[in-house]
Order: sequence, then structure tokens, then C-alpha cells
Amino acid sequence: MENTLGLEIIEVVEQAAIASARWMGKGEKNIADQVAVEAMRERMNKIYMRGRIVIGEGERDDAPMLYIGEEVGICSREDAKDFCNPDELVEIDIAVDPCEGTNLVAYGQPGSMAVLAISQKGGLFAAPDFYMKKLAAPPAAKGKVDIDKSATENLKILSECLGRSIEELVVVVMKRERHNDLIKEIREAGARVQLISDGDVGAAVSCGFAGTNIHCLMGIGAAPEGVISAAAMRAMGGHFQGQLIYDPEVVKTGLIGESKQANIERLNSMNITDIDKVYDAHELASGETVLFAACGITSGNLMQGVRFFSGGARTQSLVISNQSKSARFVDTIHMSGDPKVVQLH
Ligand SMILES: O=C(COP(=O)(O)O)[C@@H](O)[C@H](O)[C@H](O)[C@H](O)COP(=O)(O)O
Ligand SMILES: [Mn+2]
Ligand SMILES: [Mn+2]
Repeated sequence: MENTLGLEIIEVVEQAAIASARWMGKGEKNIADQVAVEAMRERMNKIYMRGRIVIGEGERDDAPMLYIGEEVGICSREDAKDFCNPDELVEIDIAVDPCEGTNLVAYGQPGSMAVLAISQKGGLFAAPDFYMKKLAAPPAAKGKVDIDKSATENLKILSECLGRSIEELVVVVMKRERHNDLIKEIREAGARVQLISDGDVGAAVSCGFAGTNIHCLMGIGAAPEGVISAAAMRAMGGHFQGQLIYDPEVVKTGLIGESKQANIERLNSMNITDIDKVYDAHELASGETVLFAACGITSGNLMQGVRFFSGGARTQSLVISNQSKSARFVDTIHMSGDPKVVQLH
């Protein structure tokens, strides 16, 4: 999978990031999102593959592009056998977030990215548009920290695993009312908290790399983003656990319906009956091969954002593969027209 799709998926996230970055700082989050969706879809549909979107644009709204269930890639066509080879005809599942951190783009804030994950058919959990409690940590803490333990306990474990004091740990938490107690507990335990307004995929993946000064992600974000984060952590051997959250009283923001009972019924109708199950990265991204690709829109911990110059743009992307056991940072100069300058720095 990596051999056939590797370079192509980099271009998919690059094109989405470039399109969205043109709207950086314009205060237009919907446009920044929409252009990323269009660019991602257009480039995806030029790939010789047979893909199906399992996580995409909202399951509730009638999204016209990259909607859940949409078939993408040249080899999804009915007559594909005439021009696609057997490798390209293998069905694959794709989770996308063409603009992860639309607010960050709209307000020129760090940490937004175009992102996707790919696996064999059935290899990615088709997470509903619900919330997810998440715990991400570095590879050294994999299987040792536990989402069922308190933040205080997990910080002690993390401190032992990483060989640093709790005071030296930084925990990312989304700045939401629902996290007030969690933030207090983390601070009382002695760790430092980095609050983010949006973009918990970048925060989760940052935990996988030493040197980002982020050691843990705790708290509740969106479930689809949880699966994409899990794919990255599965591919690189980091710790990720997620648990669906369906109680509106707990989340205090509006992604899910106001009736807890109706939310449970909705989960059941999606064949999710063990509603309190804790999923680990291997369950959220269970396929034999898992590929994660992201391209910075605005600069963040992991990647630089898109930088435009007179003859084009420069991007930085990250591809993580469990097949080749690699985390590949790709730096690309995109030339447009007949540039007079090709900017190196
Ligand atoms: O910040 C986020 C927004 O994603 P996007 O809409 O693609 O720009 C995600 O990273 C979060 O995981 C999540 O969507 C968020 O926590 C849910 O929203 P909220 O109800 O405001 O907490
Ligand atoms: Mn997102
Ligand atoms: Mn998005």
C-alpha cells in the first residue's frame, strides 16, 4: 500500500493545505474548509486506487464532497478492471480531515493541518460524529498509562516511563469548560498544561515524538479526529486510547444531540452496543497496514505551514507508516506557471 500510494497521498494533503492556506487569517473558516475539501477530493480522484471515505465530511449534513461512503480514486469506476492492475483494485478505507483546525486557519493561529489516514477495507473504525475522551502519550508509556486511571496516576506513570519529574511534563488539553476539573487536577499534580483552542490531532501526534515538548494529551475532543490520531500513533508505536462520549452534560458543547438517551440509541443503530468501551490504537486503526499523512497549513509543533512566494509555495508534510516503520518529513517546493524565482529558504 505504501509503495503504490506513498507519494500520491503526500500530494493529496499538500494540495488541500495549499488551498486552505490561501484563506489563512481571513476570518472565513467555512471557505478555508471548503477549498481544502475540494482540493483534496480533486487530487484523490486522480489516484489509481479504489478508496472509500469512512471518516469525512459530517455524517449529519448532506456534504456533497468527501462524504462518508463516497468512493474515490480512478479504480472505483465500474469499468476499472479494464485499466487498473490488481494492486490498485484492492479496496481501501480512508479517513480525512482536509482542514483540521478551521478556526486556526481562519484566525492565523498555529497548528492547523490537512490530514488523512489509510488502511485496508475495515481497517479504520468508522467513528460517528460523537465526542471521544482521549489519552495520547509517547511510545515509552504505551500500555502503561491508562484512560481509566486518574490524571494524577497517569502523570506519575508517565514521569517514570520518561525518566523526568512530573514538573517537567507538559499536557495538552483543549480549552473547554468541560475540562476545568481536569486542568485543575493536572496542575495540582505538578505538571504544566498547554491549552489549545482547536486541533487535537496535532497535539496527539506530537506526543509520539520526543522534542515537541508535549508529553501527553488528555480530555475530550471529536471522535473522527480520534481515529485519525490513533492511526498515526498505531503506525509509530505511541500510546492512544479513546472512549466515545455521548452525554451532552459531560461535553457542554454542541456536536451531539441534547438527549443522552437518543444519543445512545443513535450509537446502537450504528451497531455500537458496548457504548462505554475503551478502544486502543490497534482497535481504532486495526488494519494490517496503516498510513497517516498530514501537511501543515499553519506552522505547528510538527510541521511548518504553507509559505507562498512569487513563483509558488513550499510545504512540509509528515507521512507515518507501520509498514516501513518510518515517519517521513517531506519538504516540497511547488512551482506554478513559469516562476522567475524558486525560493530555497
Ligand atoms: O479542533 C477541532 C476542530 O476540527 P475542525 O472542525 O476539523 O477544524 C478538533 O481537533 C477537535 O477534536 C474537535 O472537533 C472539537 O473538540 C469538537 O468541538 P468542540 O465541541 O468545540 O469541543
Ligand atoms: Mn478536525
Ligand atoms: Mn476539519
